[in-house]
Amino acid sequence: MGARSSDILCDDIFGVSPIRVQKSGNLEGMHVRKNSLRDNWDDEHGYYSKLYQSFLFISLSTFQLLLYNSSFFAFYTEYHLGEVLDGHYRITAGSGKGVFSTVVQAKDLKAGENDPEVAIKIICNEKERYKSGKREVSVLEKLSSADREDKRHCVRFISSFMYRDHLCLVLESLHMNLREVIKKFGRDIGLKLTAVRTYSKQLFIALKHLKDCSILHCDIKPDNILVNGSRNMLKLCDFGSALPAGINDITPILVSRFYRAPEIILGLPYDHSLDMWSVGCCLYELYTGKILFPGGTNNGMLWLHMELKGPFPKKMLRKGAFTTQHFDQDLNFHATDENLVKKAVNKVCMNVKPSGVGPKISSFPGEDPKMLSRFKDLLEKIFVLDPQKRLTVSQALSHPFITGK
Ligand SMILES: Nc1ncnc2c1ncn2[C@@H]1O[C@H](COP(=O)(O)OP(=O)(O)OP(=O)(O)O)[C@@H](O)[C@H]1O
Repeated sequence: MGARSSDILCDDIFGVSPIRVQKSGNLEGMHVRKNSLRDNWDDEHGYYSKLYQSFLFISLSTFQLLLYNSSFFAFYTEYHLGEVLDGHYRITAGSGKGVFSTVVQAKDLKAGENDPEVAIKIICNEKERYKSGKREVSVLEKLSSADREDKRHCVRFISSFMYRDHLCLVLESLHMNLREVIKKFGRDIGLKLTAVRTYSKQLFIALKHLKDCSILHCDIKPDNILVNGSRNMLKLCDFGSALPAGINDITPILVSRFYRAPEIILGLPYDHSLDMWSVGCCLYELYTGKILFPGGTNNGMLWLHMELKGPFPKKMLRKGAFTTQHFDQDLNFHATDENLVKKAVNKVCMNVKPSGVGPKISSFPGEDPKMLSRFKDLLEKIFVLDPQKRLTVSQALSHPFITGK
């Protein structure tokens, strides 16, 4: 049906060629990623670190156990396998953990002959999270109702209910997220280009759907892209940060940092092109197994953007609400990021020579050179610093890397 069967692919294309494993055998990227990801979660602007979260979880669970004797649905959710939620869904397994939610697999006891497997996102019991959970429900409803045939690669919304003061979202059940896919099947050095191409096309279809529905996802990253069991079909998930297009509340912390477009960091108006930037970062990561912009701060991110693409257009800098945090009055970059200062990156560095994406992408024996050069061209056009000149989703869908023509 629709997206589920539109790209029947042999399993092999989602593997990694043995030659690539040999070539990059030191797994250097794996080390970088582990450190960098922890850093990304523990954002300077208020995300909880996993450690803090676990500590809170343990303390609060114990506290609640003492308080309510048998209660286990604390601020951070714990669940029992076999527990039936809302008299309707029996929990069969854990599935994932976000910063403010727990996702479990469950069996729909009223499904009859239909597929009984669902995923339930249990939002943590806190006022702000409840509100953002309700917003996520309305975004999911809009996306699902505008895609009756299930062809647009956004996770299907089934229903929602309250359970012990927790908002629970019932979603179609998928298999694993792309971060896990890269780790398991790309062995930290990336996936085959044919697989990246299939995933690219599906991600662009999802972006097109978002555009048609006037929604900005605002948190696209490998963790928020799920694949089915045979890994030939992906879907965008986690619409908890999504915004209606055109709202434009300027904030420097929208989108997870590594995937954050420069216009967000500079405080410029933003639109659908911010999601295109994040998708570009994901595609690079899928092919190389490495994070393209692992900046420790927004200032570090801007430096990495300029290393890749050269100086920002002055016109763009002049309009940014946060430009003065990163540039002096002559619009020369001012490095404040600890790592840049340690590395003695010049305070004034407008002459930075861009490397471009091409040299960062190795060609591997067995990859079609024409397809690879088209992939590089696609990324180069996505990573345009000026959001108004960045590749649009319609241009992406008709790019030769996607169409093969
Ligand atoms: N429909 C689903 N099927 C299977 N697994 C899922 C599903 N939805 C989410 N997950 C798993 O749970 C994880 C967390 O989900 P999600 O990103 O929606 O939660 P979150 O609390 O909004 O996350 P965060 O705020 O940390 O980005 C995902 O990365 C994925 O591994």
